[in-house]
Amino acid sequence: MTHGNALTSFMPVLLGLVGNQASLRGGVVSQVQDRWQSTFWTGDRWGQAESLASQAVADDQFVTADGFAGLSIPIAPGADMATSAGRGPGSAGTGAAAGNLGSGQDILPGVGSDAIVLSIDGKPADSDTLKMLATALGRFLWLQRNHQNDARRLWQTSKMLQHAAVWQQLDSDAQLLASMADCACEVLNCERATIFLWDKRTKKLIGRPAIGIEGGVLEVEDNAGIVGEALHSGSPRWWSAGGTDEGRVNRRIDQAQNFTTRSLLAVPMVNSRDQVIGVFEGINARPGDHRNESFDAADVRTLTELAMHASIAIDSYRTRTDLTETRDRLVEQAAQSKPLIGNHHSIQEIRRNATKVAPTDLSVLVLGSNGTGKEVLAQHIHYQSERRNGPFVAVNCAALVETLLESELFGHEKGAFTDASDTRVGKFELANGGTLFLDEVGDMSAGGQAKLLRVLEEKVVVRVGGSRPIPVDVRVIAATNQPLQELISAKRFREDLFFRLNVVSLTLPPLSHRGDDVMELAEHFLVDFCRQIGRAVPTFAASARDAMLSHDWPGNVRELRNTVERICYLTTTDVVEASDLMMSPSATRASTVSPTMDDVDGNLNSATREFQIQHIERLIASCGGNMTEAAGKLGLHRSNLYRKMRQLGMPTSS
Ligand SMILES: Nc1ncnc2c1ncn2[C@@H]1O[C@H](COP(=O)(O)OP(=O)(O)OP(=O)(O)O)[C@@H](O)[C@H]1O
Repeated sequence: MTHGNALTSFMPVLLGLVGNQASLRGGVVSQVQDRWQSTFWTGDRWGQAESLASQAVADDQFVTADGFAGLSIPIAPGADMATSAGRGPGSAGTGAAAGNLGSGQDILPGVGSDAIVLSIDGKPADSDTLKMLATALGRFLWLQRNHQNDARRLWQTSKMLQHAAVWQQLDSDAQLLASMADCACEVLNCERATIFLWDKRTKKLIGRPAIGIEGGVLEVEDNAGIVGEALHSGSPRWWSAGGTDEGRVNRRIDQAQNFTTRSLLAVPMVNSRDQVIGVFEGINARPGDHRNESFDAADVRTLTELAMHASIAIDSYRTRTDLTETRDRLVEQAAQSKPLIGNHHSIQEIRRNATKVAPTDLSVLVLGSNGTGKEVLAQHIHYQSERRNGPFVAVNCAALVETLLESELFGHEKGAFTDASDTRVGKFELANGGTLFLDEVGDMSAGGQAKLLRVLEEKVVVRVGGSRPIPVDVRVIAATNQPLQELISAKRFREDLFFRLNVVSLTLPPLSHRGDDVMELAEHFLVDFCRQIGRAVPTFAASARDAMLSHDWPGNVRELRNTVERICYLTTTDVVEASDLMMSPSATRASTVSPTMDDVDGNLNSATREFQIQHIERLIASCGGNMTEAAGKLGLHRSNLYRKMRQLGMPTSS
C-alpha cells in the first residue's frame, strides 16, 4: 500500500502536535511488496528505519533503537479492517498467500503493513506519544483507504454494469466469455482471466478464453488445481508464487501457453438456481495503488460479484439460445406443415414470384376462386420472408359483420360498446412483427375499408373506443375471390385501398387448370391423412385417376382434399376405384353443358349463375339438407356457402 500525497499533507500537521519540525526525525514506514520503505519521512534519513518498522510490526509492540522508537499502526476502527486491508498472510512476511474463505474470514490475501518511527530531540519518542500518533494515523489511513476502496468499487461496479449490458446482446458464447474475461482483467487489474464451465457429465472444466492454446479452449479435469478446489469447495481459492505450495498450480498449462502464473484467484460461479456452473479465474494481479502482486480480499469480493453477474448472463444466454433453437424448429415445422404443392408451370411461376416478393415488405394481393390455396400461398410468402419468426395471423373478413370486424382488426378498449367487458387486442397488434392475412377482403364494409386504408398508410392502430395510436409493424397479404375491378366500378370497393393492397398480385388458377397437379395433390393428401389415422396408404386405380383428372373441381384444392379425406376414412381396400371417390358426376368437365340448362338464355353470366344455383341445390339435396356436408363437397366453408347462396339470390334458412 502506498499512501503518497495524503501522508505528505497530513503528517506535518500530526507531527506538529508533538514538537517543532527541527526537533523531529522520523516518519511512516510501510511494507510494499515484501519490502519495507519510507512512505513519509521528515528530518535527516536514518538507515535502520525499515528494520525497526519491520520489528515493530512483527512483534506488535513498542520498540526502540539508536534514539528512535517504532510502533505498528493499528488500522482503525477494528480488527476486521486490520485483517482485510492490512494484515493478510501476504503481509505477515510468509511470502506466499494461499487460502480459502471456507472457515471464517481469518485467512485472506493481504496487503502491506505500516509502522511509525520517531525520534524527538535525538531521543526515542515516548510510548504514549507514539501510541497517540499511531492511533490518529491509523484512523486517517483507515478513512483514506475506505475512500479509495469506495471510489474503486464504484468504478468497478460501473465497469461491470457496462459489460453486463453488452452481454445481453451478444449472440456467440465465445464473444460472451471473451467479454467477461476482459471485464475481469479490467476490474481486477490482472493480466489474464478465464471462465471454466463445468461439464458434469465428462467431469471436465472447459476454460475460455485460453490465450495461446490451440482452438482457444482449455480442458482440464474438474478436480485439478486451484480451479478444481474452488469448484468442489464452493468457495474462493487463491495462490501466490514463492510459497511452499508450488504444486497447486498446473505448470503444464503455463508451458502450453508460454506463460508464467505468479498469482491466481478462482471463485465458483453459481447460477440463480444455486447450482455451481463453473469457476471464474483471474491470473497475475498487477501491482497497483491498492495492493501488490497478490490478489487481496477486495479482489475476492470483486471477482465473486463479477462471477455472479457472469453466471446469470451465461444462464440467460443458454436460455436464449435454447428458446431460439426451439422457435426455429417450430417455425420450420409450421413452414413444412402447409407446403405449397404443385409443379404445373402456373404454380412454378407463382412460386418464383412469391420468392421474389417475400423478402420485401410489399403488400400482396392474392386472387383466385375459393379453395385454390390463397392462404397456403400467403403462408408460403410469410415463411420465406424475414418475418418468418413473427406471427402469421389470418382474418376472414367475410365471416364478420361490420361492427365486429373493426374490433377484430383494431381491438377495442374496455367499455367501448355494450359487450366490451374487457380490453381486447386486435389482429393488427397480434400480427406485429409478422404477417396479417386478410382473406375475403372484397367483402369488407365501406367503413372497414376506410379504416384499413388509414392503418396501412399510417402504420398505427387506434382501438375502438380508444384514442391512443399504437404503432404496428405488419405486412399485409390480402386475398379475394371477387372481381375487385367490378366492385370498384360498382363503388363497392375503394380504388385507393385496391392500389394499396395490390402492389403485387398473384393469381392462383382453378385446380382444373393445373393438369397433373391434381394427382400430385391427391397423393400428398392421401399420405397425410393415412398417416394421421394410422392406415396403410392405398393406391389410386386408373379409373380413379381418370375420374379425378377429368373432374371440374368447383371447390378446387379444398374439394380435392375433402374427397381424399373421405376416401381415407370410408374405404378399406388397397386400391381406390373411381366409384370410391363419390364425386358428383355433374361436375366432370365432360358434362359442362348440363341438360337442365336448356332454358337459360345465351348470356354467360346468367348461365353461370343458373348452373351454380342448380349445382348447389342438387348437392344440398344429395346431402339430405346437411349444409356442412354440402359445403364440404363444394369445397367451401359453411359460412361461405351461405354467403354464396345469398349472392345468387337463393333462399337460406340462416
Ligand atoms: N397448393 C397447395 N398445396 C397443398 N395444399 C393446398 C394447396 N392449395 C390448397 N391447399 C389446401 O386446400 C385447402 C384450402 O386452401 P386455402 O384455405 O389456402 O384456400 P383459399 O383459396 O384461401 O380458400 P378460401 O377462398 O375458401 O378462403 C387447405 O386445406 C389447404 O391446405
